[in-house]
Amino acid sequence: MAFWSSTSVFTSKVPRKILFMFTLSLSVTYLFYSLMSCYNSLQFPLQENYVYQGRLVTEETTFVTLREKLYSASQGFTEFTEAERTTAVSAVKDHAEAEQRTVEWIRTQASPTKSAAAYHTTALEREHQEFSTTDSDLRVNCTSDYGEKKLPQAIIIGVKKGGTRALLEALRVHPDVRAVGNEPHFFDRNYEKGLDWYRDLMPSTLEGQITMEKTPSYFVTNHAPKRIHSMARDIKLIIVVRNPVTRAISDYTQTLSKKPEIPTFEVLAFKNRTLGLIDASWSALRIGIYALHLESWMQYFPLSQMHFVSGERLIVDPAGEMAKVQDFLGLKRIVTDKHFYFNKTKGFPCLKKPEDSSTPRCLGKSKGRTHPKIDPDVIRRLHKFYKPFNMMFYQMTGQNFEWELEEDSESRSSQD
Ligand SMILES: Nc1ncnc2c1ncn2[C@@H]1O[C@H](COP(=O)(O)OS(=O)(=O)O)[C@@H](OP(=O)(O)O)[C@H]1O
Repeated sequence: MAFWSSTSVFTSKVPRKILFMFTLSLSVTYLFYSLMSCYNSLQFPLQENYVYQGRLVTEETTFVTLREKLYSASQGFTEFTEAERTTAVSAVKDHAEAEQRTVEWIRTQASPTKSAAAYHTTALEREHQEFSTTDSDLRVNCTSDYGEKKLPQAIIIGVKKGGTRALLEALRVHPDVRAVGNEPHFFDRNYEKGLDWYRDLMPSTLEGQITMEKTPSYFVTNHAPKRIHSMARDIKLIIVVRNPVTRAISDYTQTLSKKPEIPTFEVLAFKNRTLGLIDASWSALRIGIYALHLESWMQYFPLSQMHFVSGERLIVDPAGEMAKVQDFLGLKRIVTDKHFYFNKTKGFPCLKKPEDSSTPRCLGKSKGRTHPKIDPDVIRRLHKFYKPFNMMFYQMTGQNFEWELEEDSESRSSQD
């Protein structure tokens, strides 16, 4: 009996010990794998993207600056009057100063005054706010819990009012694209928050999916090329460009919708209208000098890493532009004409099935606004002002966006 009772004590103790050891080893194994997977998800993207600390491509190369090319190119345009040539040349010089002023102003938060001249400064503040203006219904960030958050492999860097929202929403239909809905403004306003903050904004992605974001102000931000390059030198950059005259009017229309008391477009566009001196330091006009901004990007990235989308074609042939974008991103051509329909009321193509919904949807009312009528003479002058910059831009990108052909039709429609 004693034997049996001691045996039963023995048998009941052994399984408990085994059970304890087994549970302990399971816990240790679990802990070990958790730590390993955590380490991988934190470290690998950083190693992939951050390890490169290379020198600027241009430090050793003799770069024929755009400025020089522009000076000589502008001589070739007979319709480019002396006053306009002076404006164009001073625009080039003003550019760096204007960018600096933007940074300075944002830093000091100067108090706005009411004069038209002061408007140029206060406009920077509004511009600063407007870049975040996206349709609230499109802000849904459909993050799935599966996969891991990664730094973007492709960014839509510009241009403001080019059609960047339409492009991003169409791209988000693609199953291999995951994009943040908001504009993160990391490389212009939030850089000090660090890459972990930036990565955390991104939706989780599965193997083979591309992480994307769009912030149109990057294209005109001085530090953005260098900063993006130091994050990922192999990143793909997408720039949606639009006739700079229409883009400026669209930009102005957006500002006007929030501040109806601002001076007219015609007033803001000139330093001296009688002399025909265009105010290229006005941000609505400065953003459209694409060749100058592109020059900064070309110092860090080869053209093969950039793709230019025509904002005009994105409206008349969204599927055609999407095919080229998908090719550039190395994606299967999944977003096709089947995904779009033309909404007559909206006057724009809309998506049959957006990423986060199964019902058709157009962009909100802040996209596709009616523009105010602008004096056709001002439009003509602006076209002349932009012409040499556009020519240079076509030369740099190897693409002719044919904005000069639009001049007549625009002038005619403004007269209607
Ligand atoms: N499908 C579709 N629906 C609506 N709007 C479209 C579309 N495709 C391109 N566009 C043009 O996009 C212009 C707004 O450009 P962005 O989205 O880049 O603006 S923003 O910088 O993000 O504020 C917007 O400019 P405005 O027409 O001046 O409002 C549109 O012309």
